[in-house]
Amino acid sequence: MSMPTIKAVRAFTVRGGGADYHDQAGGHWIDDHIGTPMGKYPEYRQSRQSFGINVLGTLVVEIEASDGTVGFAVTTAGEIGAFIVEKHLSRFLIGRQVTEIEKIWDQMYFATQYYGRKGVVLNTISGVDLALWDLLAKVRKEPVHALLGGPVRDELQFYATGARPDLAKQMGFIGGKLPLHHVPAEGEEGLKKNIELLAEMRSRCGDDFWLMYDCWMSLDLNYATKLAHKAHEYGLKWIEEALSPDDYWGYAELRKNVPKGMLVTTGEHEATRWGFKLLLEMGCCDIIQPDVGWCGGVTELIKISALADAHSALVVPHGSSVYSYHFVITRQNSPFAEFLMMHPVPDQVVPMFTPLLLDEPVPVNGRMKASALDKPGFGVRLNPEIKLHRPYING
Ligand SMILES: C[C@H](O)[C@H](O)[C@@H](O)[C@@H](O)C(=O)O
Ligand SMILES: [Mg+2]
Repeated sequence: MSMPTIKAVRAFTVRGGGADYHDQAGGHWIDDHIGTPMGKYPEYRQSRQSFGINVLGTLVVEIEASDGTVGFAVTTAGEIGAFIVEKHLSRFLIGRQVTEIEKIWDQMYFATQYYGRKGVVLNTISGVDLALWDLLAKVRKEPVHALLGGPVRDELQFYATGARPDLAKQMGFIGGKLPLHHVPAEGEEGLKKNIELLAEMRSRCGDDFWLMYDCWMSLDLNYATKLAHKAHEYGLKWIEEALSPDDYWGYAELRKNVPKGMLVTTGEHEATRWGFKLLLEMGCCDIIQPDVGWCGGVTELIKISALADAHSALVVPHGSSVYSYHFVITRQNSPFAEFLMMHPVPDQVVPMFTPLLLDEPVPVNGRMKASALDKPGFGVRLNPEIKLHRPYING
């Protein structure tokens, strides 16, 4: 069967939610005094948007094949990503067969290695890679998970990330991950408030519900160690992304410091097999959390996941909607998934990349049947109501 070739590549940007889910209107729980590395500056504590967490915006990558099939994907990369796609990466796509995913990935990565390797360049490569998997699966009229070996279980189970784990428990999720609100610069008073919040949520959720803290790179080793030991009393299941992603040495120490039974997790701001090789071989964490829209896409996540499996580490991708669901359902070492509560008050389930995608599946009672992922490709469509902006044209 001769496969179609790639006829066109288009990159668009969108503001307001979507893949850049931090890009929300005011009053959203996800921008309410959450601890970050910028928290050492009081003026940047109340809102992460104040220091620019949402400056990039969403990148939409569309790839059209010679038979008219269009694959697309969305990620966090905005205009920078659109420039890289149109002015650099498109040359590795136009005219290629839709099956040449591995070779295209290799050329995109090594052609940008001199200015990329991580961050927005890898987000952009991930977006192109996800669009290629969407396109190939649509040409083959299969869901992406079928191209990855197929489901290993009948349904996904989710923990929820948001400000109200008590509501997440009522909605059937298996656990609740809280954002940490106070950083070392807020002293003992801040540490006390961090523990008080955990204690309050433990009393509301009871003893059997998973509670985790997401520290979003905001702590130092000593503070993270103290937080872990105080939080142990309230059954904290894991401490997430406590340190800078570059501090592999600190994570290796933290993993030795935390109380027995508490897990150390990280990885959402790490990229490529080489970055995760460092995390795994230096014993930095028990669970790696790559974001498939940021780590290099499905093509790279396959390699990262196999490496983790060889280290007996779990891979629980950072929430990235259908892009992680299609992967997690096919891997034994990915026993559950993350769902980010994107409603401003986390008291109801809405699609994670709302309002950008149509047909985006959501957990029901904290679970999602594999059959909810059976449409061709990643099974989602762009919302025609959302205006796309194309800042650059390739060729
Ligand atoms: C809730 C966290 O502060 C981040 O906003 C979230 O994107 C990420 O760290 C996560 O693990 O979901
Ligand atoms: Mg996180």
